[in-house]
Amino acid sequence: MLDKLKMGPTMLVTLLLITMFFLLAGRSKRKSISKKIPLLPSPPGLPFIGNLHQISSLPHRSLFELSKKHGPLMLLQLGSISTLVVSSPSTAREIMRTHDLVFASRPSLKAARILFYNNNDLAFGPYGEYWRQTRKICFTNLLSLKMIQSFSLVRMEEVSLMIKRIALMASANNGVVCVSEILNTLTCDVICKSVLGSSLNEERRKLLCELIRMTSFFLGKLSLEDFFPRLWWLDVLFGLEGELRRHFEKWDAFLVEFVEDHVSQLAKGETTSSTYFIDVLLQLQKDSSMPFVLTNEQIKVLLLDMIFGGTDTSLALLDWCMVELIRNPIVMEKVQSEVRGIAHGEEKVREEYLGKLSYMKAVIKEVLRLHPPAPLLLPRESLQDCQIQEYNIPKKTRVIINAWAIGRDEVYWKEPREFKPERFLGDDVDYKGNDFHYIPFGAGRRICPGIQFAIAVVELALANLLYCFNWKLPSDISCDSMDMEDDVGITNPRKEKLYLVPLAI
Ligand code: HEM
Repeated sequence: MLDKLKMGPTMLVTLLLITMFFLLAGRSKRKSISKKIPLLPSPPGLPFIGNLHQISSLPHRSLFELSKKHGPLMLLQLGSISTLVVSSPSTAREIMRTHDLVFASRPSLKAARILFYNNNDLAFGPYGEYWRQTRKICFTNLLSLKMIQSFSLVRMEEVSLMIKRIALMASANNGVVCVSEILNTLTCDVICKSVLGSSLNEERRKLLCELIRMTSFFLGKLSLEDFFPRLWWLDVLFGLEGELRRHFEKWDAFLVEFVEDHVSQLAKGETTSSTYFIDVLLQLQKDSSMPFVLTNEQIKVLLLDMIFGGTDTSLALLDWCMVELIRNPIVMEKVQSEVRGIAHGEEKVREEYLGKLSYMKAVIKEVLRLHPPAPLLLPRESLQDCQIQEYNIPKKTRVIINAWAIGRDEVYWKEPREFKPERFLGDDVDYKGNDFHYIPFGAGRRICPGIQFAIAVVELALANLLYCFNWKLPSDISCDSMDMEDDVGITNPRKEKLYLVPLAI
């Protein structure tokens, strides 16, 4: 994954030495590449490393700057890998609609391969029959509307606990709460209950949060093999491979415990209905009408996809919502009066009210535009040669779609840097992959299957945060001093944690 190209000094020196050694080879390689794709705009690069040095630790930002100079369809040479960077709605449409099938695969990247059981999962797995079958399971059995509705009580319980936690934390900390931490606990607990069927105790939750944070880190970390496949052995030498394997062992131990527990519950007949994802998958394992038998490993990796895909992203979205609202008091006032008007007299905002909260929905959409939780979506790879506009794109070209840049495209968005939820009122633009100037969940065959699940959690949590409390910044923090930089990693939560003072109403 390209998201976080942080090079340590050892790695940098090694790269420079190898640069010298491979200088000629690098040159001839570039020539042959440029023969294959003669016309694509491409920033000039250095021998051997190509354009790698032009990518910062926040790649969506540096790619956006490069695209302003070189256009919305540019070819970067990242080490020995040709990478197509897509930065406009029309080019995104070419990739994810016109040529959706050609670009439906994912490259095999080191961290994903080790952590996701040899890419045996839905998110990082290559396009093919196995991916189609698991995607079908995901849509039909795990993330269907019926399943999402069945978790309504889980969401309500966890949101109520969150409100209690806020009050407790505030009274223990001179009125200040770490909103980021509260939201982390909420997203973790809702996902774990729905996926694994149980809440985690404090210690296990801490372990899971650490596993998720480190997975995002590793997926964004520079692996030499990803850009210089022949230098795979340097990842072993520098210890990255060992770190990844140890991290994988931790995930596996975490998941195996739940799987074994639920297998024995099923054997004893203690689990009668398919309530949680884990039980659904274990029951499918015994279903003779399935086109293939799900192995325990495949069950673990699908659980991992759901847990990892659902937590960090929803957390980033909720956290950015609160950040933007505190910085925009007029919007905060408007959205609070909408929520309070609709749920007036109730103890909490219940799910049946959410449909009426059109301004709050516009706030969430605006946050997804400015701060898409996965700013570069997930990388894709072409399955065959293809022509985009007048350019030939060879088979196995890696593709990065910059959703963060697309949400700032001046042709489609008036005053794109401004936070203006009103732009979505009375506008039927949605995030379901039909509007290519707005793709926070991706589009086409690989679009996120968890949209409904995520939105259900985010809307209920935000509505209740705004209904139950008024919010202000602690006295030592001002709006202007808030750092709006996003964190490095495959997802982009805000770098700094958000601390606020909740005032009960
Ligand atoms: C705000 C929350 C979320 C955001 C912004 C988000 C965003 C994304 C994006 C951008 C992709 C890649 C799409 C592409 O390549 O075109 C993706 C894929 C995926 N997401 Fe989400 N996601 C969210 C929540 C969830 C949830 C709750 C789940 C599951 C419980 C989930 C599971 C997945 C999976 C399994 C994939 C891989 C799909 C595939 O490659 O076929 N996501 N998501």
